[in-house]
Amino acid sequence: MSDIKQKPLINRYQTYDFVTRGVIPGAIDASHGTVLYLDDVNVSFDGFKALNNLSLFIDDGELRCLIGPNGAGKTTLMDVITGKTRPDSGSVYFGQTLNLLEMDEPAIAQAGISRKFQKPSVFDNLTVFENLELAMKTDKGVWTTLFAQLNGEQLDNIGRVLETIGLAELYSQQAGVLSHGQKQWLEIGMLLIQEPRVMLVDEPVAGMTHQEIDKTAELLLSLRGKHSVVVVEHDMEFVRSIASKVTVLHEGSVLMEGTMDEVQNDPRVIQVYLGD
Ligand SMILES: Nc1ncnc2c1ncn2[C@@H]1O[C@H](COP(=O)(O)OP(=O)(O)OP(=O)(O)O)[C@@H](O)[C@H]1O
Repeated sequence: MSDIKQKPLINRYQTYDFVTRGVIPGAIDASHGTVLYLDDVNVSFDGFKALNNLSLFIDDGELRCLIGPNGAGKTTLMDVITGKTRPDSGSVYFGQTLNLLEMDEPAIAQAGISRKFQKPSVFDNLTVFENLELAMKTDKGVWTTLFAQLNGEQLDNIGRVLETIGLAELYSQQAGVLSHGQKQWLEIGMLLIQEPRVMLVDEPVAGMTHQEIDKTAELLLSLRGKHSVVVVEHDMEFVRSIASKVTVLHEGSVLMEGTMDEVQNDPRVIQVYLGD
């Protein structure tokens, strides 16, 4: 057993530890600048092509926006990256060496790819601090976690995340009394506390006030360089405020990529998405 722990089983998996079922920290190879590679990915549901020869590359540390009309394949794409949906063909790599198609959902999450769904799912009866504490140690039960002593480093981590999400002053508030926007930031914090390399964020500003939208833009922009963040969003004003690069999906393929100005002035994009 200890032998296995020390030696990677096969070269191809050298970043993956089968004993802990996790990736050795820092072992994602993004030395070429790309952290996620999707190449020629196809997904069919009963003959309907939800993803159609889709290729997409996400740079290490970039903030990318993904837009497209309803049914374009945005959710399916997220499902493929996180292991929820298996493509019929194509390849999906995390860094240069980690084949995500050979890993299950928990292993992919543990390897450093986190996902935030549209609706916040914080624990209303716990405080802001306790929600973060719980998210830090997902492998333990609620009560074990809340009664275990935090060490200095863990406390520092929670403090840093509280500052990043702008909830430091509300750390002892019950999450149930937070506004919708604050709950969304807390949930982003619950991802951040696990130090993901890649974060997939689904419609973060739906239902937010203008002020909350502005603060969310600031928060996501502050993550650049530290995490790669892929944001799926329909709110074009918000996308403009955060995006340096926008990918437009249409009928399961990438229609175009570019700056928001390039995208908004592209006749194909105007026809399929922005026209009305
Ligand atoms: N499990 C499934 N079974 C059958 N069809 C599905 C399934 N999941 C998605 N689809 C279909 O695949 C297509 C792509 O759906 P997907 O949810 O990925 O689009 P989307 O871009 O996320 O749309 P929206 O903006 O409305 O969320 C849609 O036509 C959808 O009906």
